[in-house]
Amino acid sequence: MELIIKNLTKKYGSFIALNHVNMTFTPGVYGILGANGAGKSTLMNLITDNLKRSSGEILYNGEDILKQGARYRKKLGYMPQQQGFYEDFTALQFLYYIGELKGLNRAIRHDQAEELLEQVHLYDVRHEKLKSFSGGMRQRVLLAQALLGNPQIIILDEPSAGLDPRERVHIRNMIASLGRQKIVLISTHIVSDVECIADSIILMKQGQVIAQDTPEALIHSITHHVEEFPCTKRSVSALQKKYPEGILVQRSDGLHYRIVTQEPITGGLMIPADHLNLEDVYMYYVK
Ligand SMILES: Nc1ncnc2c1ncn2[C@@H]1O[C@H](COP(=O)(O)OP(=O)(O)OP(=O)(O)O)[C@@H](O)[C@H]1O
Repeated sequence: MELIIKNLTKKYGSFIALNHVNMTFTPGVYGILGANGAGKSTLMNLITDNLKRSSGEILYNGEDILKQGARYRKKLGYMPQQQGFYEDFTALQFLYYIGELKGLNRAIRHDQAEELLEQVHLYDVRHEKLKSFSGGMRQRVLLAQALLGNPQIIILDEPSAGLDPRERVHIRNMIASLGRQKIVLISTHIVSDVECIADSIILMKQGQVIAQDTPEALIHSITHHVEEFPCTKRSVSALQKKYPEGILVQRSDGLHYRIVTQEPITGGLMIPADHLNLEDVYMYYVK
């Protein structure tokens, strides 16, 4: 199974939101990271065939998705960012309804709806109306509906927004196991959504892919660009003035001010590679 994006460009009028993007996806979890406006949603909407591209190709198993039409859309599961809900539906009714839209027969959609609500820990409240659900519960309903029909390509837009820490871990594990057999794309600007589960990270900026690799390789690539300055709560303000994008971290030996620099490090303590993380990678490439 392979999804290939070739020279994909999307213009809104004269504004280029996506600029000659190339990507290849096989089963696995892909984290697409970028600041607001980087082009992530535009990319997702082109892959889900909700938006008309300006030029380029999107090939699923060698054939353009536009030629495959409904055949392709049946292979897709899409979890959008939270939006209008069917407030008077129960969770189960909502999943039955989406299953019907996806063309699943009654028996399958009933079985899958119950099973998926169980998987996202909402089985006990399956008969309750969505209007009574919290943000995190709604998020899990949206994930469950995306998985109806056993899609091969799963597209998740900020899947863990609003989840409490326990559910976040559970959903993350669920997504990681989906990635063993399916193509899972997660679009987010929240690094923690993907840091432990992505096989590959794609960093986007102003409509272009600026880096793509495994999390390990990306972390390795910034080894000489992260440094820390030991400080106190008092002395930190001078550092904050000099490096406004740094962060304060608490270590066993006291406070440190951590910065990510484009230049090789400038006099602070170099951080060993095993203490670097994807947040640093994001700061280095995207900021
Ligand atoms: N319908 C539209 N008309 C004009 N410009 C648009 C339209 N949709 C998006 N854009 C612009 O295209 C760029 C990319 O937007 P997009 O929503 O794809 O970014 P994003 O990475 O998903 O951002 P976010 O993290 O905020 O969701 C932005 O500059 C946005 O203003």
